[in-house]
Amino acid sequence: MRFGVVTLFPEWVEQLTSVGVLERASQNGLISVTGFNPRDHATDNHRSVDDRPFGGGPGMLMQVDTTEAAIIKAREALPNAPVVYLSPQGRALNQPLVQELARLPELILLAGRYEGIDERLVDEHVDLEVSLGDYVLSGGELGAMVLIDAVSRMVPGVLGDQASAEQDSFAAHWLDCPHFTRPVDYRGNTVPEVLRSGHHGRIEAWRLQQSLERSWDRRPDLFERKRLTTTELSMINEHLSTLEK
Ligand SMILES: COc1ccccc1CNc1ccc(C(N)=O)cn1
Repeated sequence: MRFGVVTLFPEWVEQLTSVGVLERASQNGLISVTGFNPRDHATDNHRSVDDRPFGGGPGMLMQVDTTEAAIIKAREALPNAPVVYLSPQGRALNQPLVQELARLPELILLAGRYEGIDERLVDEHVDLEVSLGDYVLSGGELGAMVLIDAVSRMVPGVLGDQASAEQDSFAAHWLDCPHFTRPVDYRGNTVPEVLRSGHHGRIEAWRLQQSLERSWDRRPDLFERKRLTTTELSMINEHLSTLEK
């Protein structure tokens, strides 16, 4: 999967493929990240890339012509890519949207700086606005990098063990279960017996039970729009009966 990022800091976002899982994926040709810098299209001798907002008010906006020139360059390089604009006004990024985006062969991410971009550029070039959450950052680059990481994990072959992509808790909608590794006894706290039983059926059931209990205790909102299986229902009822005691 090919990612294009329109950003004033291309060297920063291109660092994504120099560490860890994404480095290997990039070396294996499974993903690529290319920056497109509006500053490369600046013509004035100050190479300015921002401009003043009509109507006054604090802050600047990204300049229309240099930003659009970079978007056009990105669209020429990635002709089949939808353009995703990272902004606090966007659709909340979640695992279902990540999985939707992972089906694309290429994607262009527009990382705004300052107070964002001119609305006419959004109307002309943006296919989807996406928000990481309800907070304001200095730019869209961190959002672009988070999105690239989450989407890349869904690209076949990027994660050594494809099962771990599916098992990721949000891939299965619930919060993740607790995890344990050596030593068996850590400061008097031991690993739950079931995980060392070698009984995979019981281990899987224990993990689902733990995920459900954590989800119930920490994120009850996850139960609002989810239909539970009979197994999940009985596990939650068991948990509730222990809470009521
Ligand atoms: C004032 O900044 C902007 C205003 C408008 C657009 C982009 C920016 C760049 N900053 C961003 C970007 C995304 C998110 C998010 N929540 O996804 C947070 N901040």
